[in-house]
Amino acid sequence: MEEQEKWEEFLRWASEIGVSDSASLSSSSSCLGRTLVVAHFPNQGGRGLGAAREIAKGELVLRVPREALMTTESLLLRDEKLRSALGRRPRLSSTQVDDAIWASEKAISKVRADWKDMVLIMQEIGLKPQLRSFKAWLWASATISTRTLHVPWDDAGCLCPIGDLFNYAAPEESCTDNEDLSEASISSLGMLNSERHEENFQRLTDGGYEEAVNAYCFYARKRYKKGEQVLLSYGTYTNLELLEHYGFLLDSNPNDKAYIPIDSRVLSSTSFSRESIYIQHDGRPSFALSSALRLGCTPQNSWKAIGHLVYAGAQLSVDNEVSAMKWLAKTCRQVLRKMPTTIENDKSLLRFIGEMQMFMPPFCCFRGQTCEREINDFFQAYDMCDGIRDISLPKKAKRILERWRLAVQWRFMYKKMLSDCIVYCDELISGLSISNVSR
Ligand SMILES: C[S@@+](CC[C@H](N)C(=O)[O-])C[C@H]1O[C@@H](n2cnc3c(N)ncnc32)[C@H](O)[C@@H]1O
Repeated sequence: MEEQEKWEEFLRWASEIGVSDSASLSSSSSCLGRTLVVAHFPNQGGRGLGAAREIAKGELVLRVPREALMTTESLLLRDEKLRSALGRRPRLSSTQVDDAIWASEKAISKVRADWKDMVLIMQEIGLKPQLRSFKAWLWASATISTRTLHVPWDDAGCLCPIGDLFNYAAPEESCTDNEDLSEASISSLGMLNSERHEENFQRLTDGGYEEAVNAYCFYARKRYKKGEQVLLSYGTYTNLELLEHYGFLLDSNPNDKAYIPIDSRVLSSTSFSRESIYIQHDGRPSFALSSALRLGCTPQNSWKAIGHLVYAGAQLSVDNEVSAMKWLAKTCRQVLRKMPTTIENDKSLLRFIGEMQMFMPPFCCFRGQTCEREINDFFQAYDMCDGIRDISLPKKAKRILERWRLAVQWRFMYKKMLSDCIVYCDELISGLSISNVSR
């Protein structure tokens, strides 16, 4: 069957099962078209859902009934073989990232371990050998993990047809703009109830399962113009987490974090968790990092007496603030110095990879580039020493280059946060020094 036919059949099936982008139940052959349309957004996730008309903030844009969701429960109900094979082996764990190398190594070993755990089960349920391979497992597990939505009755979440076509936007820091729901939009969707609408803005995702209507409901977080992409927040993620779980990162991510080495004395000065001690996306230290540094820059015997001030976010003294900021800037400089490439190197490498993605020149053109060694290592690792010309699968080459671009972009953005932090600390130190002199 042709791609287009398959797609139309899928939309028909979704419509029949009750998936709808409109409050009025219709016998249409597609579940979309009244509020949302499938469209291509090259710079924001590729295939996604666009606004078919102007959409008001808070409007219900898609409803997917429970019967359409694919969960462990619904699968096991349908598949007796899978039920009995899984019944004997309950488990499969979740992950927590710490730093990029550790996170990627852990992700690789976890997916291998999961696959090994499942090989026997896959045999038992009679999957064909090609579907039991590690490659097939990688595809299946990535497809599931990039599309799973939370449901209250199953820790493993669910697959939500049509709902999984929304691309991601980070949750806004505050939703205080006053784009109100127009009366027209309220009456057009009928189902919207202001309580549910309010509830929805309290959480960090724009969709959720609603018991009252037995369906997964998605709401517009902001007003959309016709043709604009309707984006969904899957939750609060750093760029490293987005990369690990979804395979992309955002150029500007308000939830990004940079962790730097902190000595154990500073760490032990407060009861903040290690996860809360980081540099924010804009280069400012997190509340916990500032507090730990303020306390860490005082003698240990004073910690008890001044702890309450620090926990309240107060500055202790100009000298203390300057010491804390100097320590922070020094640490960021040390981390940056130890890295094999600079921000400038990464920037030019990114430009270069971008050019290669558009136009693939022969290998000799890479001579003399700032990151020639890295380029060379990359080409050797992927057996491309004679140039990309020799790769028989251009798709494979594109995929590899895209992964490389993402890795370089991630490390560039990490370094940028540290470098912005140095600027922030230096400005604060000079501001404090001036005010100290003029006093
Ligand atoms: C739930 S799917 C979204 C729909 C998907 N684009 C499709 O064609 O089916 C999640 C995947 O979409 C892509 N994606 C989502 N949001 C993105 C964004 N803002 N930028 C780049 N890629 C994005 C990533 O590949 C991610 O793993």
